[in-house]
Amino acid sequence: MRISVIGCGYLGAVHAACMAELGHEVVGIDVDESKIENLSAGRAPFFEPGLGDLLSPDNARLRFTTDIAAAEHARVHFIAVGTPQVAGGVAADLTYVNAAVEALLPHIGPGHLVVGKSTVPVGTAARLAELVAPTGASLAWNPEFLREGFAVSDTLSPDRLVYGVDNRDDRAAEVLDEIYKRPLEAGTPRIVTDYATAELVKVSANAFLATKISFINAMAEIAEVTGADVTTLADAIGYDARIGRRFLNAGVGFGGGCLPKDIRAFQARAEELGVGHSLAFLADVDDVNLRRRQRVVDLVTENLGGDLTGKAVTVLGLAFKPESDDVRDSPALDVAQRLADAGAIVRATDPEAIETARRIRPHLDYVESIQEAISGADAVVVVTEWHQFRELDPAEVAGWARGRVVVDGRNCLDASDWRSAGWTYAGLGRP
Ligand SMILES: NC(=O)C1=CN([C@@H]2O[C@H](COP(=O)(O)OP(=O)(O)OC[C@H]3O[C@@H](n4cnc5c(N)ncnc54)[C@H](O)[C@@H]3O)[C@@H](O)[C@H]2O)C=CC1
Ligand SMILES: O=C(O)[C@H]1O[C@H](OP(=O)(O)OP(=O)(O)OC[C@H]2O[C@@H](n3ccc(=O)[nH]c3=O)[C@H](O)[C@@H]2O)[C@H](O)[C@@H](O)[C@@H]1O
Repeated sequence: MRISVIGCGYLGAVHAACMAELGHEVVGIDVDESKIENLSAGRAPFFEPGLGDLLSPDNARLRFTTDIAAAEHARVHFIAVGTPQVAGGVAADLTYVNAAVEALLPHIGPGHLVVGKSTVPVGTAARLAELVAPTGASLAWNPEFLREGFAVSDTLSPDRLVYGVDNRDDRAAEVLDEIYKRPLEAGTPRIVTDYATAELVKVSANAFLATKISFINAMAEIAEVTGADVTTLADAIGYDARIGRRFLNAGVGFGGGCLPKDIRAFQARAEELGVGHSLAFLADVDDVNLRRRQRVVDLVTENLGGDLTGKAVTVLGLAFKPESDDVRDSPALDVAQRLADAGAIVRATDPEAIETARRIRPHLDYVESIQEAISGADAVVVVTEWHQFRELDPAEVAGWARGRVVVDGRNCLDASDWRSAGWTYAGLGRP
């Protein structure tokens, strides 16, 4: 199948590379010249395990360009551009999706299929289908559920495939089946439904995941005033198959380019539809999440005598999660900034995210080496659970730092090991 992928960011670059890996002839298109230059040279423009292995300038099935006219040679066109929050608001900004589809219109015709992958407010697909219809092409919505850090394997072996199609269009599902032949043959469940359901599956899945995390973080708040241990609580409730242990890791909370903005855009869309009350709880989900960031700062402050002014604090982690260089709405970077705002002398490190962090917070002090970051610190704060931080030897780290305070914002360290090595250990929702 000849495919174009419009938008080559965290989602689109991976999707393009994986579609070529599935045997299709793919052109990735983006307006960002430097991204296209990197991808064309076989270099991943961001850190994503396994992506580099799929990119090669010699791969005849995969090329990248800034020229939207290159889409003419394809028959299926995936829309994978960003849908961030509108400036100064919470709704999804559809400028990029609209611009991508408008730009595509002169290059498509009968027999072409436009496939939306971006996360959009319910109702967007039906509106875009009307825009596409005069060209003779049709439109489907095929939301994406990949996780950063596992994006390649999630794309090649997804948990499920969802196609939102126009019920008068028999062909769209067949075309998508051909594209996803390999995962379908491997047994991936596939749901064919209408546009609205497909759009809602995506945002409700992210809303559910965010709710699960904020639920356990709310339990952490209760644990903090009762002396209970939220990690034990999570293990215990997680054994109930109806609840499940995954996504019950209490800590500094969720961030990234999706969960936070998606729950806000979903609430904004529900308001527009006159059913804002149905999603009112998501405001609490957001609030619990943001409170946990300040809780980390408060724990550092309490353990350093109540005042951060002039205290040297090492922040371990900048990315919103391990195995990613993504710092969009990163709790880790937010904590670093809050500590600096409170007067601490902050030094931060991350195995992959220093460059991306520097772009949005250039004034913070970043160092590459963990030892250098910790050297002379009064307190160490872990806010992204990279294995490099989880595996630190507390006795060795004690030789680098000045103080003996460690705040575990991800509950990822062995508290007893750190305490045995002389540290004052503070986790979230743990005694
Ligand atoms: N990052 C992720 O893990 C996932 C993202 N999504 C959704 O996918 C969409 C894209 O997200 P990301 O890839 O993270 O964003 P991103 O910001 O990394 O990438 C978006 C890309 O679109 C490009 N672009 C913007 N306007 C364009 C146009 N008119 N023509 C061509 N390219 C254009 C930008 O230059 C950028 O490279 C969002 O709706 C997001 O919610 C869905 C599932 C997973
Ligand atoms: O729409 C999207 O873009 C994607 O958003 C999330 O994927 P992602 O943002 O890559 O990362 P997650 O693994 O979901 O983690 C999100 C945040 O929640 C935090 N988290 C996760 C799990 C947990 O138990 N506790 C917790 O605080 C992580 O540290 C991270 O900051 C979803 O998991 C994907 O299915 C979805 O496709």
